Amino acid sequence: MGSAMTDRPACKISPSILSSDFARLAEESQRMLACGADWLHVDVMDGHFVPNLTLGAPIVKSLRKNLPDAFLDCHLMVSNPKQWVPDFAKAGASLYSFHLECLMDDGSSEDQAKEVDSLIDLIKESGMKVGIAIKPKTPAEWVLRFLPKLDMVLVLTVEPGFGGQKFMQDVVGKCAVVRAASKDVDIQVDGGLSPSTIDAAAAVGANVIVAGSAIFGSDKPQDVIGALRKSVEDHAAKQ
Ligand SMILES: O=C(CO)[C@H](O)[C@H](O)COP(=O)(O)O
Ligand SMILES: [Fe+2]
Repeated sequence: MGSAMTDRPACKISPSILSSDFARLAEESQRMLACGADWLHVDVMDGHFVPNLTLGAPIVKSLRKNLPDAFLDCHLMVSNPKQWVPDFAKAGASLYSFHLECLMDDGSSEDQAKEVDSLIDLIKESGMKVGIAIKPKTPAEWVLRFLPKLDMVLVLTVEPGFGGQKFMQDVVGKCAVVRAASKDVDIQVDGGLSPSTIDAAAAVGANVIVAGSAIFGSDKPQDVIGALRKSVEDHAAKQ
């Protein structure tokens, strides 16, 4: 659904719980929602697709139990995204974003595109929203053929694997390519977003903003969330 004054889909701020105190996950998540967060970003890493291990479906299940109404925005940095669809659906994930690179190393391969299509269908049939994530070196053009079936495109603005990395400004232009092809799809940016980097992403059509270290590292997370939202809404109003 678009925001009141623009055609662009509504702004959503999605704090990455990767930067929270994992021993107090439910409280930290509640705190973010109370500070104005729209979604909670859940970074799932398998130690294979990326050189780090985080959490899996059992933690999502616990979060869902504690936060029955929260939108759990799950970013799957795993080598075999198909394997985890049933577990995450059962656990209560709201959105399942998988990496295109797991299934595609050639943007013109029809066989690879069929695999991607069938994974999209599986995720939707399981009752979750679906997103495709792309690493910094993956061309935005590769996702365009899938847009009619997608809820979201996730543009990584760091190499995936760790929080607290530097925002890669040269990558963010990919949002403009996706936004030119769809007014309606959610475009998420993830990695190194803060009040000082947000304008570059908001200016090219991003409307779902992930931030981990900038929000959890602040003693006024509500101000950081407010500043991110203001930038997105101001740029959307100019379109
Ligand atoms: O997907 C991710 C890393 O792979 C994280 O969501 C991302 O890095 C958020 O953390 P920060 O805002 O600190 O960069
Ligand atoms: Fe992420």
